[in-house]
Amino acid sequence: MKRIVLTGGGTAGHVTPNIALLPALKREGYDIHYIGSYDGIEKTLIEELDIPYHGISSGKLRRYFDPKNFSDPFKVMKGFFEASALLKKLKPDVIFSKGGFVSVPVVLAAKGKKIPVIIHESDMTPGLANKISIPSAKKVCANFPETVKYLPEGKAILTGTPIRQELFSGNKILGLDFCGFNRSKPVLLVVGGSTGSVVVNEAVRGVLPKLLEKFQVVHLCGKDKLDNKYENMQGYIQFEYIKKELSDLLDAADVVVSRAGANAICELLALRKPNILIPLSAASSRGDQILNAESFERQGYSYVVKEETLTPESLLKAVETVYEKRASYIETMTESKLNNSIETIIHIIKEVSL
Ligand SMILES: CC(=O)N[C@H]1[C@@H](OP(=O)(O)OP(=O)(O)OC[C@H]2O[C@@H](n3ccc(=O)[nH]c3=O)[C@H](O)[C@@H]2O)O[C@H](CO)[C@@H](O)[C@@H]1O
Repeated sequence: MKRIVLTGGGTAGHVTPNIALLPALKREGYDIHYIGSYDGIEKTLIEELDIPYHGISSGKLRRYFDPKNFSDPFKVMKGFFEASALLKKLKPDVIFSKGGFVSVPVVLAAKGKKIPVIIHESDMTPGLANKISIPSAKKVCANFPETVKYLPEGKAILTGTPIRQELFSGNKILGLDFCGFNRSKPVLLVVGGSTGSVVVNEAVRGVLPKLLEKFQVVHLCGKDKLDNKYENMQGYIQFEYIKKELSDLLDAADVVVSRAGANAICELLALRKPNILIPLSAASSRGDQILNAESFERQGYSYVVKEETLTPESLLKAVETVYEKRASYIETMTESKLNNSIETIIHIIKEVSL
């Protein structure tokens, strides 16, 4: 039996594509293990799926000053030795890395042991963790065609992003019931990425009474970002993070307001959900979400509101516009030639682990 180690974490966007591959990997008979950090979101999400989970120390590598820059490199080194020991014990045939800082020591340790590594890059330009890891990889899967030019020739393969299949079998009625919503008013789903977004939360809450005249609003606002001021507001419900009911909420949603994380937007496209994207600003990131959002806007899949112009009023206008033009957004999204990236990636994994 072939053994695969999956790695990736820090935020859910570095874990959900790995989760999407699990059913196909099981079908192909792989013995699956996961290496993540001791306490990251990957631990919670993977352990409940009954996949053997192995924790290592993880530190963030930054391009800016932070007092933790003195301690984090030691954590990365510790993570490297822990990952080496784990790989010596597990002897996997292949590693699949979805990136995030925890994946760096795993990939570097795999290189030392000559275990083939496949990396997946969801964003248009590779993040720092993947940049460090790419020289050690045999293949690099890309989500956007534009990414291929940033990757070494011979390693890059355009695959798209693996999407959890359960998201396609949501049930609108279950979603409405889960929120305690009625059947008559349209539903606006707000998602501030897997960690929630203060900027998005403030804009939505700033215009709630107006939004609630036309919509029922389900708000995934992120860990520790619930606001009990709004607890008993008719037609508004907030959650920190949703796991298995997400498919039902997406099916119930007529319009979605979302950050422009690569997985989130690919899911919205695959599900043909009219959407407004609010990309994370260049001031607080490397600008990957802006590129993701601009690409989707160019192709007619999304309406983009940049943080610089985001106000409760501009958000309301965007939601009303997209709701009005929802049929045309759905039509354009339906024309998109999405590949089933799960099968393509499984094929690459099988080839590399021969
Ligand atoms: C702040 C940050 O670093 N953001 C990055 C992070 O975003 P982030 O971790 O938010 O990743 P994405 O938006 O790509 O994906 C979020 C995932 O979480 C899921 N989800 C979300 C909320 C919820 O309640 N339940 C749930 O299951 C979504 O369905 C999706 O599968 O990784 C992405 C992929 O590399 C990048 O594009 C983002 O720039």
